[in-house]
Amino acid sequence: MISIKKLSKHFQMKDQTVHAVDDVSLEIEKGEIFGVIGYSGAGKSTFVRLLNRLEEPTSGEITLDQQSLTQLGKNDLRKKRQKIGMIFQHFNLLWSRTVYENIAFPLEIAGLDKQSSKEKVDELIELVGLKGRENSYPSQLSGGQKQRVGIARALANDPEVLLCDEATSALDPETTDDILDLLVSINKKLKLTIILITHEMHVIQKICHRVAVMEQGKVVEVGDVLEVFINPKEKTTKRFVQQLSPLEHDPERLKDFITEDESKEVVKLHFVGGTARRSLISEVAKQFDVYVNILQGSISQTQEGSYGTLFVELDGERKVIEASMNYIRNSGVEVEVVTNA
Ligand SMILES: Nc1ncnc2c1ncn2[C@@H]1O[C@H](COP(=O)(O)OP(=O)(O)OP(=O)(O)O)[C@@H](O)[C@H]1O
Repeated sequence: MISIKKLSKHFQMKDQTVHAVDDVSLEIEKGEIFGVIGYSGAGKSTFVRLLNRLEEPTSGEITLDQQSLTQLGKNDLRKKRQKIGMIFQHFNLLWSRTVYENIAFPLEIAGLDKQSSKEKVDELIELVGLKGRENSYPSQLSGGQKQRVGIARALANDPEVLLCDEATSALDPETTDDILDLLVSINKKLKLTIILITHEMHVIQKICHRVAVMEQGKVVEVGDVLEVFINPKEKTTKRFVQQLSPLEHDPERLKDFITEDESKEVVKLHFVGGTARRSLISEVAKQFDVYVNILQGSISQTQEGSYGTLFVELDGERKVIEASMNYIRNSGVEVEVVTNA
C-alpha cells in the first residue's frame, strides 16, 4: 500500500551534512500497524514527516496506493494529505476551540456542509469515547482525552493512513495503554493502516504487527514483531528487546535451585506464538504428580501471539518429571533442561 524507495533526507548545516533519513526502503501493507523504533536522533520524526511531505525528501520515492506522493503538485498534495491523518506527542489542538470544533475543523477546511459535518463529528466523538465532552476546551481535558480529540480530528476525512508521531510519549503508562487499545480497535474497525514511531518497545509489542528499527537514519532491521522479539539480530534491536525482559535470565538467582537431587529438575520453557495462552503450568500440575515451582521469567503478548520464557522447577519422581516434560513439549513449547544456570 505504501511503498518507500531509497528515501533520504539530508540537512545541510554550516559545517556538516546531517543524514537524518538515509536510503530507507520499506513496503507497508494495507491494514497493518507498522512501528518504527529508534533512539533519540535516529531519524524517526523526520521519516514520518516525509510520509506526508511535511518534510520534503532530498531523494527517493513514496507511493501511496500506486500514486506517487513525491511527485504531486501543491493542489494534489493538499487533497492527498486529507487521506493521511496524523497525531502528535503534544496533540497540536486548537486551544480556543472546543472538542467539537477541533474535530470539525478539518471538515470545514474540506468544505463539508454543516449537517454532514455534525453527523461525522458525532460519529467520531462516539468512536473515540468522548461523548459528553463535546463542549469542553482542551485545557479542561486530561492528556488521554486530548489525544482522543487528536485521533478523532485525524480521522475526520476518512484517511487511508494514520501517522502517529510519539503519540503516547507524553502520557502515563495506564493512559498509554488506553490510547493504544483505541488505536487497535480503530485499526480493526476501519481497516486503517497505522504507522507509528516510538522509542518505547512496549508500544511496539502491544500493538504493532511489524517493526522497523532505525539507527542513524537507516533501517537496520525489519520484520514481524514476534519474530524480531524472539530473534533480534542487530545490537540496537537486542537492546530494545531487553528493555522488556531484563529479568529473563538471572543466573545468580537460578543457581540456588540447581541441585544434584534426582527428584528436581530446573527447566526453561520457551513459549512462541499462541501456546502461552494455554494454562499449561496448571495442566501439568493437575495431570502429573509433580510440584511445579515457577522461578522466574515473563510472557508477553504481541498482536501476533505470545512469546517469552519461564524457568520452572519440576519436583517429583524422575519418570514423572520426564513425562511432564514430554507433555509440555507435545504442547508445542520448547523445553530446555538447565544444567548450567
Ligand atoms: N530541521 C532540521 N535541521 C537540521 N537537522 C535536523 C532537522 N530536523 C532533524 N534534524 C536532525 O536529524 C537527525 C534526526 O532527527 P529526528 O528528529 O528525525 O530523530 P528522532 O529519531 O525523531 O529523535 P527524537 O525522538 O529525539 O526527535 C538528528 O540528528 C536531528 O538533529
